[in-house]
Order: sequence, then structure tokens, then C-alpha cells
Amino acid sequence: MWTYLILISSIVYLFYRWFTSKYDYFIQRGLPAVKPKFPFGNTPAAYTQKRNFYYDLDEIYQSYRKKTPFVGYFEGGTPKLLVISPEIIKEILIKNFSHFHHNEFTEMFNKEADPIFGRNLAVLKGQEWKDKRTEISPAFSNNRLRSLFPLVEDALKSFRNFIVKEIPKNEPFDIREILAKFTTDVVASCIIGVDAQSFTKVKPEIREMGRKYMDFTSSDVQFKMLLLTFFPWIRKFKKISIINKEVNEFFINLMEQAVTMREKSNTKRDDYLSYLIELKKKKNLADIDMAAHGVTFFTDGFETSSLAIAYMLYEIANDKRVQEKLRKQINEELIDENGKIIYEKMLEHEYLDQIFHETLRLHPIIMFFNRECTEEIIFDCNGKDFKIEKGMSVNVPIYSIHRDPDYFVNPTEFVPERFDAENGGVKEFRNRGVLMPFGDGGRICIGMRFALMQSKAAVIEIVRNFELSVNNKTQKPLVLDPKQYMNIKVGGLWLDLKTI
Ligand code: HEM
Repeated sequence: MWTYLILISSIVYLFYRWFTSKYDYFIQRGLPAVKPKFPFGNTPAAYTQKRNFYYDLDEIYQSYRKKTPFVGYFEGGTPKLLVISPEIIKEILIKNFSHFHHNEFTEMFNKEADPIFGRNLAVLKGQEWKDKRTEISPAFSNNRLRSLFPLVEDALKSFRNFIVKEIPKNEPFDIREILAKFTTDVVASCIIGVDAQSFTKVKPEIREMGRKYMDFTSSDVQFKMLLLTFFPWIRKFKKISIINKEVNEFFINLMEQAVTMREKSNTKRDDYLSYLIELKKKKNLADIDMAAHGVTFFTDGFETSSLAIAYMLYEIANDKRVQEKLRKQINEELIDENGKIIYEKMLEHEYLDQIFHETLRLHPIIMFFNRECTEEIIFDCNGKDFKIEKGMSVNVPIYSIHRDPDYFVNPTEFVPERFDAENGGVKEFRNRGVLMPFGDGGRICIGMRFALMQSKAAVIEIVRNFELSVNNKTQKPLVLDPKQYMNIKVGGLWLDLKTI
């Protein structure tokens, strides 16, 4: 009995010593750092899920924002950096991108375990990432986006018809859910050339699978992610798949069927699928790579964009002044005599652009993003040299920067006019590195212009046809969902819509 007790205590002690062995990492190097606590370090919420993990990062940001350009902290037993200074963020993302071209995803997923997500551009690294990014970038050219717009208009029609049909029921709309249907329709039509029928089918399969693909909240996935954050070395011995197999197969099949149908039918459509088919011919692309390109667009595109539009409509509903001003400008400037959206004017429209950016300033969909140091580099930290070593993970807390009163007056208020030309416009804030809803530098979001296009179109369609107000069912103040890694609020966003 005593032997067992001693053995177990020794194991626990050794584990504790091993786990906390890096807790003086930053002290030894003279860098400001938050004191870690065993076993969760400085981010207990990531493991306990009592609140959203981002609140832990925000607390660190708030404590150090006037004191240091970056600060050390721990996730579990792993030392990480939180960058606070926009100048250093720009150095990392742009000027010294060659020292920081990976992110943490690249280590968490791999092709063997997750054949599709492991090939997602956001996960690839090194030369392979560079080649794939170059390969796929032309698919997002201005001309191609322009030719996709009629497909967006078709989806808008189903979206509007759905709302018109539902209004007599006198129930509020969970705007997040209907926008996920809308963007699923848009993306399915633009990538695979099919109508996902999200608004008309009782159980729209593509929407359901899309929901499952992006659901990182199941206990199985949460457990695996936890395991990989606490014991990252496990990956070397065991391939752990995060994405559900059934969902993976569904999307691979969908993509294969779409390619076969398109090749057989000889249809000429200047969409994303036709670009992939050209690519397949030119570069002898494997089927799995084709599927991965398609699914990446689908998964990275539909949920991020649907959330962005939902927040835009929520803020517009919440502010009658902005709503009326925007509606007036839409009717006077953005609709032609046939009642159609004028595409070029929509893209350039200043007020719509300001609303889009002000919404994503307050509600960045990706609240922080990450880079991993790929080649060591020295930065100045409060007059002292600090070496960022290869492998160190660096987090960029955009949600906190977007709400920092040093960069934005009355930061929690929704004021699109803060981006007026006399303040330098959106560009000025982006150049200063304080507005980054799509990231920046070599890994900036590849779908940014597509997202802008479909978001603006959806907002025009809704604001010109319906009067919006926030329903009491929306929980206020808005609180981040403890289980989500994207900016998703507890209880949904509920709006009342009235036909104009
Ligand atoms: C409003 C909607 C969207 C938001 C807010 C958003 C935001 C972001 C952010 C913050 C990043 C990380 C950038 C960085 O690390 O510097 C990113 C990367 C990425 N996004 Fe988006 N995104 C949106 C829509 C889309 C769409 C429509 C697509 C469709 C293809 C897409 C595809 C990607 C891809 C593939 C990456 C990885 C790029 C790389 O690592 O090279 N996103 N996005």
C-alpha cells in the first residue's frame, strides 16, 4: 500500500515538475509576463469553459496595454506571446513575415488525419502553402467576382422571399440562422454550381453538413483539442482527426459529383468550379486537392460571412439614425431603374463600407489570430532586446485592439462616421495596424473581397425592403459563447422585420 502511494505521489510530482518546467521562461529572459497558475496557466477558460477563452486574453491585454509592446503568458504549460503594440504587429505580419509564416493550426491539423481540413490554406505551411495560395488567388480576381454576382442575386431573391413568407407569423428572426442559410446558398452556388435550397427544403443537407463541419463544440472535438493543447507531442505518435469522417466524405463526394457533372454537361459558367477544373487540367491536380480547395471556400467562407452580415444587420437595427441614412442612400444611389443593385457603385459605396468596417471593428469574427515564429528574431521590448525563438506562438488580439480607447474614441459605440474621409477613412486605420478584421500581410484573408461583396449585397437587399429593430429575445449585453472560438454570442441575435 505504502509503495503504491509513494509511487503515485512520485509520478504526480514528476508530472508537475515537467509540466511547470517552463513557467520561468519569460522571467529568465527579462520579459514582462503574467504569473502562470498550474495547471491552466493564464487561460483557464480555454479548459473550464466557464466563459469564452477570449476574455482571458482580453484581461491580459487590458493589464499590459500601456506598459509593454508584448507580454508573455501561458496556455496550460506552453509559453506564448500576446502582442500589444500595433507597430510590432505590423512588423510580425508584414515586414518580418518570413520569420512568422506559420500559425498554430499548421501544427494542430494534418493531412493524414484530416484529409480535407489538413489541406486548408489556413493550415498549410512553407512552400506548399505558398504554392497553393498562388494557385488559388486568381479565383478571387475582380472579373471572376463580378461574374459571380448574378448567383448572389439569385440567393438574395430566395432570402427575401423567405422573410416575406415568414413575416405574417409575427415571430422574431434569429438573424444568424437565416444568414447562415443565405451564405450556404451563395457559396454552394458559386463553388459547386448547385442550389443548396437552404430556404426551401425542410432539412437542407448542405446547410446541415456545413453546420456539423464548423461545430467545434461537441465533447469529442473539445476533448481532442484539449489533449492536443496540453500534450502537443502526442501528434508525433498518433494522428488525431478533428473533423467528423461522415462530414468529410459528404463534402468530398459533393465536390467530385459537381466536377463530373460540370465536365459532362459542357456548361460554361465563370465560377469558382470552372476555375478549379481549369486548374486540374493545367496542373494535374489530384481529386482530393480539388475537393480541399472547394471545401475550404465553403467552410472558411459561409460562417464567417454570415456572422459578419448578422452583426451588420443587428447594429443597423439597433440604430435608427444609421438605418434611415443608409436606406436613403441605397434608394438614391445604389438601385437602378429596374430595381437591381448597381454592382460597381455597391463596391465603392463609402457609407456601406464604413458600416461594414465599423461592424467588424466591434465584432471581429475571428477575435485573435496567430503566427508561429519560423526563424528566430530580436525585437526591442522596453529598451531591452528580446529574442523570439523558433516555434514560439504569437497571438494578435484584434478584438481588444479594435476596442482600445487610444485608437478609437468611445470604442464600444457603433459610429460608422468615425471612418469619414476627414479622419483618413478606413485605410488610415488599417495602415496604422489598428483595424484588421481580415488579418494582414502574407496570410491576409484570401476571401476578403468576396466576403465584402456578398455582405454588402445582403445588407442592401434587407435594408431597402424591411424595417429592422432588435427583439427583446436578444440577450443584452451581448456575451461571447464560452464554447465557440469565433465571435458568436450566447442566445443568438433576434430581430423584428417589417415590410416597407
Ligand atoms: C467577413 C468574412 C470573413 C472574415 C471576417 C475573415 C477573416 C479572416 C481572418 C482574420 C483570417 C486570418 C488572417 C491572418 O492570419 O492574417 C482569415 C484567413 C483566411 N480566410 Fe477569411 N474571413 C472571411 C471570409 C472568408 C471567405 C469568404 C473565404 C473564402 C475563401 C475565406 C477564406 C480564408 C482563408 C483560405 C484563409 C487562410 C489564408 C492563409 O492562411 O493564407 N475567408 N480570414
